[in-house]
Amino acid sequence: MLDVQAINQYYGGSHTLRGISLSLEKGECLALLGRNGVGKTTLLKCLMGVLPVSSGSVVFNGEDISRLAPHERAARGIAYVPQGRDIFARLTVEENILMGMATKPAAAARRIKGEIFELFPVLKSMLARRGGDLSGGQQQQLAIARALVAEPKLVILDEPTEGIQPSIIKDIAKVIRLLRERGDIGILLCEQYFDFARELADQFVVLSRGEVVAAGDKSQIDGDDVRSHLSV
Ligand SMILES: Nc1ncnc2c1ncn2[C@@H]1O[C@H](COP(=O)(O)OP(=O)(O)OP(=O)(O)O)[C@@H](O)[C@H]1O
Repeated sequence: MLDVQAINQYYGGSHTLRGISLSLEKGECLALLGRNGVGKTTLLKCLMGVLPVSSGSVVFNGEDISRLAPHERAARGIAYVPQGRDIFARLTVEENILMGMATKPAAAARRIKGEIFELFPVLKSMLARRGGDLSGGQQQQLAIARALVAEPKLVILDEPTEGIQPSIIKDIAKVIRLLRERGDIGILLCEQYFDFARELADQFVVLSRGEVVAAGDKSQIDGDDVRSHLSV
């Protein structure tokens, strides 16, 4: 469903992404791993169209989307949960979730389906709370819920465990596992922690200094090798 070929990107004179390729099938979870600053977020922004690429292509479900604007990519079924979550602090939880449906055509369609609260029971009791009053973990769950109500075909999660307490990390892992088991959605999970990703992903791509330094599926990937690229 997602085929990324030889992406290069520069911030001014700094060559940040160096010929990155990866592909992801429907129903799969791909973990994009790497330390701080290796270019993970930059790559995700290039996939979403928030940043332009200098060369290379992004093909989604057979269509070259490399030159499309972010909203056009979203309309094709790509949802992005940014690092830091970007919750609307002054809007309620319910309003934040409804924002995820902004591209849905009829106002009548803008009802939050019950399955969202099955995935995130904590949000149901907090619908009237302001997003900014939630804990970091609750905000992370809200950001994922907001992405899912758009009914995406591909969901991109940028470091969903960053700064989150362990009990909520487990809840987030459960949600990712459930989404994966559905089989109709692709998941691109960006992480610094191999142990979290290892439980969830089918495929692994490891970045270092803007380059792919290891890649493979669950059976091929060498945990020690991956960890050596992640430890400081
Ligand atoms: N807007 C920008 N202008 C110039 N350089 C940038 C910009 N954003 C990021 N960089 C640099 O590009 C490199 C890759 O950053 P990026 O945020 O993609 O890394 P990352 O792997 O996602 O790390 P993190 O986990 O900290 O987000 C870093 O060296 C960073 O300092």
